Amino acid sequence: MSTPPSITVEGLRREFGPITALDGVDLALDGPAIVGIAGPNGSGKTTLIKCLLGLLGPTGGSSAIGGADSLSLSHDDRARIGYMPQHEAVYRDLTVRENLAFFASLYDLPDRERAVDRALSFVDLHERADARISDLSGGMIRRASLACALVHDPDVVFLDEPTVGLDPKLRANMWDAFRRRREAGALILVSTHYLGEVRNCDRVLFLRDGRVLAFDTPTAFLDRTGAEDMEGAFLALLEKEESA
Ligand SMILES: Nc1ncnc2c1ncn2[C@@H]1O[C@H](COP(=O)(O)OP(=O)(O)OP(=O)(O)O)[C@@H](O)[C@H]1O
Repeated sequence: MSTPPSITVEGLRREFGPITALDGVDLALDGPAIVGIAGPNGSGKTTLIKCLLGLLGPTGGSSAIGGADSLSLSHDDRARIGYMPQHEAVYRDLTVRENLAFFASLYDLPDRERAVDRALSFVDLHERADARISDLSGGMIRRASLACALVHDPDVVFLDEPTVGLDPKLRANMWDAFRRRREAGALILVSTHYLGEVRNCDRVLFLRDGRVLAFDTPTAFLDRTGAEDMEGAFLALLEKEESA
């Protein structure tokens, strides 16, 4: 895999009528790495991901992937990007394999069948490959969605709350999968509101009310705040900001 494209965000703003979802976000990322986007409900995590992907236009500022503005990503730029949305984005009346074949067909892949098999192995769904999505458990559907996001072997991957609703073992398996992608050279952005999970990330962006509260490594957060876990670190940072 080649070096993943860098991500830059400058003064990014997004308003929805009277609501300010992003309030001047600045960020520079390059990989391979796992970067957590954490923060409470409504802090702007999904809006940030959608702006980065060019699915939402900003009301101010800009963002770019590999130097290309998010709003003008070419087909080739997009072929390097994977996206797992927060809500189920697979076809329920198709099987896992058929979903993967469909997503693979959107890209100019040299060997589609191999890509589908590789994605099935990656999420350990070979045994249920020919089951319809509607017949799978919630955890299996999340894994099928992850496989669809990765079938074209992207080197920058956006995962919006991928572990929501999964049991602890499946969550641990998913984090293992993210680490394997990073080891293969990918830059992975993962949003979560399970603050305990961000301990698995190389760096964590804490958002609050659409602003960057802090951006650092988990160890640095724990050292800085003296907290025992990431939840404690986030609360300490919030308190510090409020008292300032
Ligand atoms: N299409 C929209 N129309 C109006 N308001 C929106 C829209 N999308 C997001 N918002 C608002 O923008 C703010 C940020 O929402 P966003 O979904 O980005 O937060 P989040 O951190 O991803 O939340 P969650 O953890 O609940 O998924 C919220 O106040 C939300 O209500």
